[in-house]
Amino acid sequence: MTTYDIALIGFGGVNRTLAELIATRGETLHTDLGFGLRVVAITDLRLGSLVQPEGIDLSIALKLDGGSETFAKYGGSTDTNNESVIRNCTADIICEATFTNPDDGEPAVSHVRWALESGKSVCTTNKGPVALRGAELTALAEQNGVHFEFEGAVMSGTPVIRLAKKMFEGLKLNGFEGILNGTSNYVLGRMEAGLDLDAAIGEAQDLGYAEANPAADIEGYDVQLKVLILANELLDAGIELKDVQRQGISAVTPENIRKAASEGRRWKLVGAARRNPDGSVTAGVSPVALPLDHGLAGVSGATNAVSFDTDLLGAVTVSGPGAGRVETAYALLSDIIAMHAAGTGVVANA
Ligand SMILES: NC(=O)c1ccc[n+]([C@@H]2O[C@H](COP(=O)([O-])OP(=O)(O)OC[C@H]3O[C@@H](n4cnc5c(N)ncnc54)[C@H](O)[C@@H]3O)[C@@H](O)[C@H]2O)c1
Ligand SMILES: N[C@@H](CCO)C(=O)O
Repeated sequence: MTTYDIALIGFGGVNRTLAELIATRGETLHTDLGFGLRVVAITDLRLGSLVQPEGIDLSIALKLDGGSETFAKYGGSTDTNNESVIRNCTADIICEATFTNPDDGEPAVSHVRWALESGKSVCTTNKGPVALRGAELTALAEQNGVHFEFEGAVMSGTPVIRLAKKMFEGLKLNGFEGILNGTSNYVLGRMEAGLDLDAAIGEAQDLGYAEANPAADIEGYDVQLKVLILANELLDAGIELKDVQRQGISAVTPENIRKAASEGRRWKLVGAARRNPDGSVTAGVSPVALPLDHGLAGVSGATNAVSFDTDLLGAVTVSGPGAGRVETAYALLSDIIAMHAAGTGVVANA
């Protein structure tokens, strides 16, 4: 039986849910996918670190919820020891799901770099390393003959990046526009239903959609990173964060929302990029009061959608969950499935 040993860096909503999936569906995964998964290391700011090459008992790890107990009680450490764990543990694959840092991507950029340098493949849902250091880390993965996969960085588990790369071959992509943040879309919907901004954000936090600092969602930083990822990965734009104009939804008032509704419009936070006639790419994120018959106006809750403008097919739209713990844990699983299918660069235990 092929078994991939994995390390979970960050043990919050997403990686904890991946651990739950492994604990509850391990056998099915093996039957359905042809490989098993074994967690050999976990690190988290609140829990410290635990490394057990023979496999961690996930029922114990999942009981730790950030209270007073740490991994030290189970033979681990109160420190994360991220560099040492990532470089020296026996994992084949590092699953990076720590906080997204929209300024410089750290410390996740270092986590990914340490893993790739030590010959381990990486899957991540963290937007920072992908948006801000994507090209460099992809090159590092290639140099080391391993994988760097990041489907969950945009639209959680809904296939967008791999789908477009694999299925749009032969098409010319002129641009895209989409709803790329589950929290702000959920919040706008709840405000339309009469909630105030803070109460709506609180609900999105409880549902596991929001960033650790929800201002990243509300002020458009999260969409800015996602637009940057899609523009560089799919349009080969070669742009930087400063090239993506950003405006969030904090200035959209209940009065704006009522007025738009009376005019047959609905506020949405729209991220977009377009190729100009000279080949350059213009990209940005801003709130827009869309007419109700616009394709994105009916996308509600934490659902996201992105519409690609192609030369031969016209608009091709992908819609699905944009956030959520289970949906995003699935993205990591889909990355591992892609690595397994590619066959090279990830060496499992026989
Ligand atoms: N939740 C979603 O819907 C979703 C969707 C797509 C992408 N993401 C991204 O996935 C990542 C994880 O999301 P989440 O919802 O699990 O967040 P979370 O806040 O629930 O968990 C993050 C965990 O990482 C830990 N952590 C932070 N810095 C660390 C460090 N240096 N070393 C070790 N542990 C560290 C924290 O203690 C926390 O437990 C984030 O980058 C987020 O942007 C989340
Ligand atoms: N906070 C993000 C998570 C997914 O990247 C959102 O609400 O869309």
